Amino acid sequence: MIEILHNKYDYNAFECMISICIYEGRQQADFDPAIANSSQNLEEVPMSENSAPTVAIVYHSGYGHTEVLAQSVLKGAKDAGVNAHLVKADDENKDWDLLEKADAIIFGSPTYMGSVSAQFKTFMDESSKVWMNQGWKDKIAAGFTISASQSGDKLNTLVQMSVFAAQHGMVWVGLGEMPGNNSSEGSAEDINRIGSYIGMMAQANADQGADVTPPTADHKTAEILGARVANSTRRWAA
Ligand SMILES: Cc1cc2nc3c(=O)[nH]c(=O)nc-3n(C[C@H](O)[C@H](O)[C@H](O)COP(=O)(O)O)c2cc1C
Repeated sequence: MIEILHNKYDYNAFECMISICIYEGRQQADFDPAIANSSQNLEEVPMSENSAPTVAIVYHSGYGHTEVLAQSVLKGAKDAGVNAHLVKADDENKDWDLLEKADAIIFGSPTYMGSVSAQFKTFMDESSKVWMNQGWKDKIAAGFTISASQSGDKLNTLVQMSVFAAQHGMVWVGLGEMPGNNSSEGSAEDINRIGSYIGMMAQANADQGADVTPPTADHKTAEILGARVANSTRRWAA
């Protein structure tokens, strides 16, 4: 496996290596992001920063939990070798130009009352001006959400985002991970511990701040989403 890793041109082998780590035991400890996302390996890939695809992560966060997740998605994407940027959905001066030029847009919102937050929905409605001309058509799209309950109706939030992406003519990419924490040998340390396919789900205890929760497993899963979108976009844009 080490030999595979050192084959710096083989992205498929690189992704395969991550998958093998995850499937063997499904424990977070088995997934070594220091190796899997090593920018040292990726820096050797013959690709200039400017020619790499661009991924934008548009998110809203009321109390910081979605924001720290967005940072993990950003890390995963950057470590996978693309240009990546955070955009606050509720920023009145947000960079619509960046979104227009991006090859992929990842949507992030907390689940509030079983759906995206009002601020994120405002962003969705604002984007109708882009929708008129299908300005985001054929860009890659993906989504992540967080809530206090294990379910908390997070699925509805991700479905909302995927329908939104479809209206824009975007190409939706799911998480691409088998569910964790669903067997006698599983644990809350597992990657994809909430067991979502359509996008990335995280859970944050309602009585703790974003410096404590969501737990590390969710941050690692968020990194995987960022890397998956980065690698999918690279293939799509080729
Ligand atoms: C207005 C509001 C509505 C919420 N609705 C839900 C919900 O439907 N399901 C759930 O599990 N948690 C719900 N929560 C908890 C949040 O999803 C959770 O605290 C999340 O981590 C907040 O993310 P943020 O810090 O990025 O705003 C709600 C919180 C607020 C403030």
